[in-house]
Amino acid sequence: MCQQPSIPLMNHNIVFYGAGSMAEAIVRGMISRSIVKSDNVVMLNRSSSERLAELRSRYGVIGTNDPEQKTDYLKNSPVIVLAMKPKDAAETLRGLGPLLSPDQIIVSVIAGLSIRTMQGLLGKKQPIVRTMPNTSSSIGLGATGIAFSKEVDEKGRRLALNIFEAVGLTTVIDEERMETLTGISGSGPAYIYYMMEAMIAAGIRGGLPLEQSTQLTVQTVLGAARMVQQTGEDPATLRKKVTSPNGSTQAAIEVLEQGEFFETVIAAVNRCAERSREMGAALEKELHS
Ligand SMILES: NC(=O)C1=CN([C@@H]2O[C@H](COP(=O)(O)OP(=O)(O)OC[C@H]3O[C@@H](n4cnc5c(N)ncnc54)[C@H](O)[C@@H]3O)[C@@H](O)[C@H]2O)C=CC1
Ligand SMILES: O=C(O)[C@@H]1CCC=N1
Repeated sequence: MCQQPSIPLMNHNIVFYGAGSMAEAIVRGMISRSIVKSDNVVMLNRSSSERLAELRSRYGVIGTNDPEQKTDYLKNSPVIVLAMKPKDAAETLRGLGPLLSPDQIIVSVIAGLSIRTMQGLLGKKQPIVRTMPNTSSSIGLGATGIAFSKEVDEKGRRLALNIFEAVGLTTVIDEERMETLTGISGSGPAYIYYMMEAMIAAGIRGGLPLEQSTQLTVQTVLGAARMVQQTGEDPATLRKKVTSPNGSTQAAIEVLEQGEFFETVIAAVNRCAERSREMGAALEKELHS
């Protein structure tokens, strides 16, 4: 695992192909840490001019859906980040392949889509960096798993690592583990938000105002994560320190155990990984259609 101080990264364009929430999270993180100049960031979207105008005014980036400009940026940018939904990936990669020269690096954040399928759809052995970030990248607290195709040289690896180190923690993994990682850190923020929704609702049902219940929940989650990080103690040890014998926490944990909380979370992570594999398999099928 690696988290490094931000360094100025690039004096050339980085293209985000697909300008949705994940692209915005990375762009916001990169720009706020000054690792790229905003006028070196190009965001391409299929249709929504409104969305591009919003991104231009928010971050000062270049945003376009003009077909000619788009082709020009795609042909000439050393790094292209694929950030569209999986369902749009096959058509996009087929169109992108003929535009690329061998040294352009493709960075994908698309869940499930394997390096092999990407190279197949592009029709060439492009250097590919397959990643799985999460939306906390927008505040520099992302967690990103990274796998490289063998065509990515040392310079390319460093470049990709710099992008994601600037927006949080990175870890290089075997591509086969990417779906499990998606189940933990790619989708993980949603599970924590869901838990927070439930805690806030419980506070309200118990008579706390929304604002108080929200503040208490946020600080509790933040404090618990920091405790694990800063004390070096594992979550089970820290949990035991909160849980007095026969006390209120024990009573609460017993209710979670009755609901098979631990195994339910594991089942959710596994289902997430399985769904990522299903999405990957659907995209692999496109290779033969
Ligand atoms: N949202 C998340 O927490 C995470 C998302 N991802 C991955 O990021 C990718 C994007 O997800 P979101 O940002 O959540 O989706 P989103 O729906 O917010 O954004 C996707 C964008 O791509 C654009 N697009 C689609 N096809 C295009 C094309 N041919 N040319 C140009 N633009 C095109 C769409 O108009 C849309 O603005 C997905 O593949 C997802 O698996 C990965 C990690 C976390
Ligand atoms: O839900 C999804 O498919 C994406 C991948 C990880 C987070 N969001």
